[in-house]
Amino acid sequence: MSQTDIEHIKQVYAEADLLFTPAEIEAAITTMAQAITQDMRDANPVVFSVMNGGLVIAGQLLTKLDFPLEASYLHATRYRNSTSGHGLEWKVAPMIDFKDRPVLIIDDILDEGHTLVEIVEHCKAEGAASVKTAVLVNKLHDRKARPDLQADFVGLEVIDRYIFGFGMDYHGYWRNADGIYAVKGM
Ligand SMILES: O=P(O)(O)OC[C@H]1O[C@H](OP(=O)(O)OP(=O)(O)O)[C@H](O)[C@@H]1O
Ligand SMILES: Nc1nc2[nH]cnc2c(=O)[nH]1
Repeated sequence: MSQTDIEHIKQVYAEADLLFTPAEIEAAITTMAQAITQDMRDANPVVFSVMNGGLVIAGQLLTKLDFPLEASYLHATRYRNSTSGHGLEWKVAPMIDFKDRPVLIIDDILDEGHTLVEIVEHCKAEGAASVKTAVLVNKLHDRKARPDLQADFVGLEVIDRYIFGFGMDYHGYWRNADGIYAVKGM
């Protein structure tokens, strides 16, 4: 990336609208963790974080799940560091055996939901006893892959804009932003 592009990346951050503060996100993750614990504390689940976006939420959520589980990751991408989605590309399939075990998938965002639908179907086809999903944010619009599509555990509801921060990127940048921001004009 050239120096000019880095200036653009900095400008996007400077001009973005803060939608959720770090404190609001922390509170939402704590509430999610309580709901997941209530539901899965005796289930002995395998928990997969979806890379890359799930990195930050998973890191924080996992430390609040105080019961036995196995944690691993999978890597699937649909946006490939751009701001519009394409077909899902599997980069790393799940590596822990989860046959006949409950599975929990953790991701940053449920937008149109094609990503989560395909991951859930993959885990079911590979023999998971059940598959639940946890997302930090659900984006509100009527373009879901299925009209009734919902995650089992949702931290925050977000307006229909392109967002970044807390694992979510703007052209590969600002996953490290401590807060959830909407790009100006998007
Ligand atoms: O609900 P959808 O419309 O399918 O979009 C949601 C997915 O998009 C993002 O991943 P992305 O493909 O950008 O890859 P990344 O995790 O590397 O950012 C995000 O992390 C979700 O996995
Ligand atoms: N960073 C980011 N990734 C997404 N993937 C699907 N929707 C979004 C979004 O609004 N922001």
